[in-house]
Amino acid sequence: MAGVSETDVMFEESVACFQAPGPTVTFQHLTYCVREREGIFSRKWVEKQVLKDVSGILNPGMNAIMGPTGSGKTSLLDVIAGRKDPKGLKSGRVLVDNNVVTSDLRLCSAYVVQNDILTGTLTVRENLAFSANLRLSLKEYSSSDKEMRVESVIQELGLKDCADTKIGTLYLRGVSGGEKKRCSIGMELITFPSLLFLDEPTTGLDANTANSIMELLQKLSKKGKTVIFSIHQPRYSIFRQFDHLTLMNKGEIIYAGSADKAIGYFEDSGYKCEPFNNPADFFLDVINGTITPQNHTEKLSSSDSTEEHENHLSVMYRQSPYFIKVIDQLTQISDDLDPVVKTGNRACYATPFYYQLMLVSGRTVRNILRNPQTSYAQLFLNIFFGILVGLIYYQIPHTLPEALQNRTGAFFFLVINMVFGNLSAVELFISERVLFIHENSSGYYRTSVYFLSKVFADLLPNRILPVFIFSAIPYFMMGLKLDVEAFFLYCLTMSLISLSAVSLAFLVSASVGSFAMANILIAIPFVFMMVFGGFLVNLNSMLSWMSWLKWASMFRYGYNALAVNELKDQVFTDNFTRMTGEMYLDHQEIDYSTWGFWQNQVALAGIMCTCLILAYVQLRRINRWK
Ligand SMILES: Nc1ncnc2c1ncn2[C@@H]1O[C@H](COP(=O)(O)OP(=O)(O)OP(=O)(O)O)[C@@H](O)[C@H]1O
Repeated sequence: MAGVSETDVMFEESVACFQAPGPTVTFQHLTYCVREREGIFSRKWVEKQVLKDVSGILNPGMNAIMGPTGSGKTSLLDVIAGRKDPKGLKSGRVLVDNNVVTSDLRLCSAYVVQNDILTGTLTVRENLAFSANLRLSLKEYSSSDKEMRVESVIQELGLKDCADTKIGTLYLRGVSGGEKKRCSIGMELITFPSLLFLDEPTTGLDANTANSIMELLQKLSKKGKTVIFSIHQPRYSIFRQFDHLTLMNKGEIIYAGSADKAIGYFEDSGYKCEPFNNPADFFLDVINGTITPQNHTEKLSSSDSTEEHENHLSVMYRQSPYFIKVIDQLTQISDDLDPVVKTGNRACYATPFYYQLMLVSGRTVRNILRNPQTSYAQLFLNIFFGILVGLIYYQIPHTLPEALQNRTGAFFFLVINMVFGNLSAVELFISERVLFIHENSSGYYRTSVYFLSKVFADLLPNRILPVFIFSAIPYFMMGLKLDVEAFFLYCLTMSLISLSAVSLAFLVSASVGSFAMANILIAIPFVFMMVFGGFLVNLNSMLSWMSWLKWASMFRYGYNALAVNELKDQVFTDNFTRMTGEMYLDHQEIDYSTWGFWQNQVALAGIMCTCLILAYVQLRRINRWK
């Protein structure tokens, strides 16, 4: 082809993929319940029906689910998209092209959430590339194919001008709300899905931006996609783009059919839509009871309550030819279904473990480099405390009593700094919780990949490197043992204290969803461990039923290891007495044999491993259902 470059051909091919026809989604007799506690302190649970025996057929095109707040729009969308907890589904099933789908659909379907969930420190192009690299199979797509896909999505969504602008964070101004929404849609379109779910795609956008987003969706639907979305109260220019409308009220469908026939349906039943009234406003007025039926045999008497009126709307729909047609078609589909339930292919990840780990770790590192305040603060804190401890205990003499008092005091101070200096680690999984849940539920990567990427990208640069700086400064300022092996063992002990403290913080971070809870939960074990650390109270004189807590204290292991490492083989004197380090350790009942020293390191490593394993288990247990 003269004048047509290879890039143009690939772009055309990519765009052509948008044209894969969308499936027909059917749902039959869906009843969905959520459990709620009866009262704040009550142990009784009550079930609330959020969807009440709803059925429908959604074909390729623009399928809107509309209704007032709390009517069940999002719940219906989520149940169809497999995003709601399957335990709540009391009856009914969802079929995609006559295949029974399970909640696995969430791993392979495209779902654009209401609040855009993107990585703020990355640009639009980088976010799209992240989605492409993880969600397009390595076997089927080369790197250049993926780049082409990203470029084609950027063009298709009109994101060219802001492609290299960062999305933005709380502290960094980025792209506009409309561009963010486009990027969120692009993150899903990158896999060229034929079925696209969107939860209130226009919420929070101004009228023009909302319109342009809906035009974009309409463009996709015209290419054969099945676009299903919930929407609250669209203006007319948006409403007229709908092909199919499902109107919901209190968990029931009150109209499902062609969008342009909806007004006629209500007018036939006596509800009058004023000229120039926005249809979306009209429907909500009908539901609210603001507009009542006129000159009609079924007109409700003025004494009818709002509840009866709402019930009347759902009964009216169930008696209408629209509903009867839907039920007939669904019965036909059920009759044609293979009695052996053929579920869709079990969803699996598009890319292998190592590849996901490389990409997710890369993003974490990039995130840290572009948002380095926490790392700088951690480093500064370590240097500051290193110098402070060094100055307080500057050149500790070998004369008693200062020799022992200052050394043991310094060790306890060092351990406290190591443990409490890592409190910032509790934010790790909390700040990204929503992003992780969204990406993990959408099949970007495995939980283990996310966990390991955090371990590699946070533990090594933020927790181990600063520890070495922190450790070296006070060691030489305090004039501790001038011996390479002793210095190395001191650094190792400090690192293990830091790592076990961070691991406990990770565990708390993975277990709760709020900073306030995390701060409380981390403070309690740290304070307990400090009390049972062996410095503030003599552990042998404690009540026996409490003293077992010393075995769980990372302060005790750290303090003991530092004391043995420094005091063993040293002699301290005053004018009349001579005391060896071993005598002091004996007196404190600290085991200074070789195993006695190493058992502390093993215990610290054990605390670290246990906390990390439990943190991973907690991450897996995070509720992903909406
Ligand atoms: N997981 C849940 N736990 C408790 N209640 C729920 C849950 N999911 C839905 N509900 C309840 O079900 C009803 C319908 O909720 P849903 O979010 O589907 O409504 P909506 O029409 O999308 O509302 P909005 O327009 O305000 O988003 C509401 O009363 C809501 O409180």
